Amino acid sequence: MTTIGINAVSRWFGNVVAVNDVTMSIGPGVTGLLGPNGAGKSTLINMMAGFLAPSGGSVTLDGTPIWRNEQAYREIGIVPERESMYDFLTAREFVVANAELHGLADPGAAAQRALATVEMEYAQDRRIETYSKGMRQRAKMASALVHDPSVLLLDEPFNGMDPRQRLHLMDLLRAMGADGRTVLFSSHILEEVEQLAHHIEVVVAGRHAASGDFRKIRRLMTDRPHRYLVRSSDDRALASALIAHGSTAAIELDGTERALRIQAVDFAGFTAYLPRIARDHGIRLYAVSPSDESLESVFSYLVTA
Ligand SMILES: Nc1ncnc2c1ncn2[C@@H]1O[C@H](COP(=O)(O)OP(=O)(O)OP(=O)(O)O)[C@@H](O)[C@H]1O
Repeated sequence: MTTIGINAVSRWFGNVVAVNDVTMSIGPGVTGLLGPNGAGKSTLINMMAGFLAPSGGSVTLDGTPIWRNEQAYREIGIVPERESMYDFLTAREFVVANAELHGLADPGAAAQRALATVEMEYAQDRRIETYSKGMRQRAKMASALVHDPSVLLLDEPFNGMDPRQRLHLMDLLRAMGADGRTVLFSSHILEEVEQLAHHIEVVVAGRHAASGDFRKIRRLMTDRPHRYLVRSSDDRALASALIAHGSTAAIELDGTERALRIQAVDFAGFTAYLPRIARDHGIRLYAVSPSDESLESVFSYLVTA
């Protein structure tokens, strides 16, 4: 049972604050680290892996600081985001080299075990440069697992994978979590995290925005005020019917777009009552599109919630 503690951690690069006073605790099982691009996920993962020192606060493994702690490195495996690998090596050579760096007694056997875990034995003697993105990801994974770590950190592991590879990796991570390992993966895609992790940590612009059960946080995200662009057969009549209904926060007639800009109070309510109101007033709906669905806006809502 291994727990990573992130205690009032900040990290800055020059005058860029990448991580700002974050406190969280990552225990056994699978945890999703969710946040838009540039939120600070990689910086956090690099500090958990012992690649980067925090500028303030401490990152610990079962209470002991990770930075410059050789013992902690033996417990941690990391699958970094970057693509570059030693492409001229075969996967087997690459994984064996990592086993040797860890000083394992039998690097060959350890590499074989790790390559079998990720089902890469069939291609282990081919050079990495001939691999697909998913195969490269699995080679990186084998290298991260070669010393049988109790913590596995993965930075955007699903990037560029096709659906089949994605499912395969998800199964593998689930199995590792069920096995009692502490598995943390980062992603900027909500659905990806939803499929794999019950527990999530959300970071936005370097700050810790939310923590806990995925469903609860998802509800927070979907219950936030939503903005829509709506086109109909009679925008004015629809606007007045919506105002009379009383559950719409704001409506604007957009002359140039020839549409209504509507701010709804909640997502589920609006999508239920809009078609009803239109039907009751004999108005036809031509288009209903969310106008603030960027992840950035969803996450920003969480930060101010
Ligand atoms: N070595 C560095 N030097 C300068 N700025 C950096 C460095 N590493 C990260 N940053 C900055 O810190 C912020 C957080 O970056 P980070 O890579 O941790 O975010 P991220 O959530 O992993 O994003 P992405 O999903 O795009 O990789 C960004 O503004 C980034 O430009």
